[in-house]
Amino acid sequence: MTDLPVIAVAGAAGRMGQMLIHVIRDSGQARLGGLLVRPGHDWAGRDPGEAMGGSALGIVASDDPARALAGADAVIDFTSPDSSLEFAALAAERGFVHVIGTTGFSESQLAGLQDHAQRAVMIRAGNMSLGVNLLAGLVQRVAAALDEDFDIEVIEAHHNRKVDAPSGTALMLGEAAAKGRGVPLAEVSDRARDGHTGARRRGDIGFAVVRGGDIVGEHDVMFAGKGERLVLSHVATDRAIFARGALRAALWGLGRPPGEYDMTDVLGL
Ligand SMILES: NC(=O)C1=CN([C@@H]2O[C@H](COP(=O)(O)OP(=O)(O)OC[C@H]3O[C@@H](n4cnc5c(N)ncnc54)[C@H](OP(=O)(O)O)[C@@H]3O)[C@@H](O)[C@H]2O)C=CC1
Ligand SMILES: O=C(O)C1=N[C@H](C(=O)O)C[C@H](O)C1
Repeated sequence: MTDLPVIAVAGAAGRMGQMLIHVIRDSGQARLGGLLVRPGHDWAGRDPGEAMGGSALGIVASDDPARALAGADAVIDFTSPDSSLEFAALAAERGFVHVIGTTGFSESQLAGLQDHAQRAVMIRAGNMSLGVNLLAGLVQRVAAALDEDFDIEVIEAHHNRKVDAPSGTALMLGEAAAKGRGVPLAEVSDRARDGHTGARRRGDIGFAVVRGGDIVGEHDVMFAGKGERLVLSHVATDRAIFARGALRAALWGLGRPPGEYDMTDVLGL
């Protein structure tokens, strides 16, 4: 028990944080370490087991990153872009493996993460599930096989509490499609359609966003041609798929050289 790696959870009170607590505890592969919550959160200074509807965890949550993450071999972080950047700096200083599931980073925040990853193992993916990472490979292959007579559209749907759009997964799938086509996504991405937009530009990769209810995460990549459409889809029905992927990433990262990795590295895809 004691020689199991210690994994801390940043954003422990969130939807993914609570799922991670269950998945890590039940895994038998790691020991749940610190639980970091947002400054001033009412879990700070308390064992959150009962608040989660179960028995005590034997761990007191903290809103102090230095304290909550002390002694962790790896930290799994599903929080917000600003917070993940802060924890990446701490990972670079302390040397823990940093698994980042957070989405919605700006280009300058991504550059900041890249900088910190020179000094620690950072594994980041807009989607930690096996299915979506396999889907990205398929999207790349199909995009490479079909020419621009096929319009590519990425359609995503999520719950009504999601704060970023398009989703990290949609952007990942858009990147895969652009890679298949051999073009930078930034040059062909069409993310804003409203009003008199004019006709679709040939070769663009479009994004459409749905928000509602408790949808866990659904993604379609449509290749729309003349007389036929090909649609590749992934539907998540349980957040445990992301948490299991993140735990697998944390364990994979232990002992690796510093650098930025993603789930294709972890899954060997
Ligand atoms: N890569 C993947 O596979 C997946 C990625 N995600 C991404 O993960 C992120 C979180 O998603 P989700 O769990 O649904 O969101 P939630 O809002 O439910 O959880 C985020 C948690 O982080 C907390 N938090 C924010 N800032 C800090 C901080 N500085 N220190 C400690 N805790 C902090 C929030 O606290 P409070 O609410 O009190 O502010 C909240 O409890 C999103 O970016 C989402 O897109 C989600 C699922 C899968
Ligand atoms: O916020 C979410 O919930 C999810 N976020 C990720 C994303 O932005 O793609 C992954 C998953 O779809 C759930």
